[in-house]
Amino acid sequence: MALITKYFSDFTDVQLQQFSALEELYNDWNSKINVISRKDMESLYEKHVLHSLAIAAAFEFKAGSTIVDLGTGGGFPGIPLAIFYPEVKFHLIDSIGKKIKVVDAVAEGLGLKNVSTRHSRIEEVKDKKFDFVVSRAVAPLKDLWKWSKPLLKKPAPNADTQQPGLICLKGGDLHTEIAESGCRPRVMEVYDIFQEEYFKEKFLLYVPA
Ligand SMILES: C[S@@+](CC[C@H](N)C(=O)[O-])C[C@H]1O[C@@H](n2cnc3c(N)ncnc32)[C@H](O)[C@@H]1O
Repeated sequence: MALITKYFSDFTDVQLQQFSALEELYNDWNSKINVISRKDMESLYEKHVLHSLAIAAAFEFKAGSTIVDLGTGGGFPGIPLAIFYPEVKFHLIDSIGKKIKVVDAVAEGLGLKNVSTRHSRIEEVKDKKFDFVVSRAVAPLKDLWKWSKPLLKKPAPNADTQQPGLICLKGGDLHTEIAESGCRPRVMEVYDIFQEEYFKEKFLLYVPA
């Protein structure tokens, strides 16, 4: 938890309570339905919460905007972002029902009113458009972009806000993956944002619509 406040201040008491409640909620749910490895649970705040918040450090989501978390798994990056941005609406989607069950329980336990969930493959979502798609560790950029493109709102001409797009967290050597994707993402190194060793060779990619 100290890791979060090391990099971010200005949280309300409610947000601080929500961040600190994550550990107990995930410990509890993970013992019933395993969604986070035991090893990763020991560094929940670094490997999951802070990593997710790299998106909040690099992008400012406007109040009222809508974000879909593609392949949220146990709720990352969607849940930490929903705590960070209480005025932004987050839709968390995963193709595995038991993971969505955990996400629902965690969102309810935290009292998050800005989170909705859906148990489905992203390709089946046809009825909604979003300002941003966020995603961590789900699929090659080529697929993420193919799935995200039809879900993104049209960029507003001359808008002073960030253009809608795909924001994803990825690790390792991305040269081939980016070349095969056919798109030209802006690439940021997470280690430039958070100076923990874990974030070396972890990247944040942004593909505007
Ligand atoms: C490695 S896990 C990552 C989970 C989470 N994003 C995280 O970083 O902890 C990948 C998740 O993506 C989901 N997934 C993969 N392809 C998907 C698709 N086309 N639509 C919805 N979910 C998908 C899987 O069910 C799985 O839960």
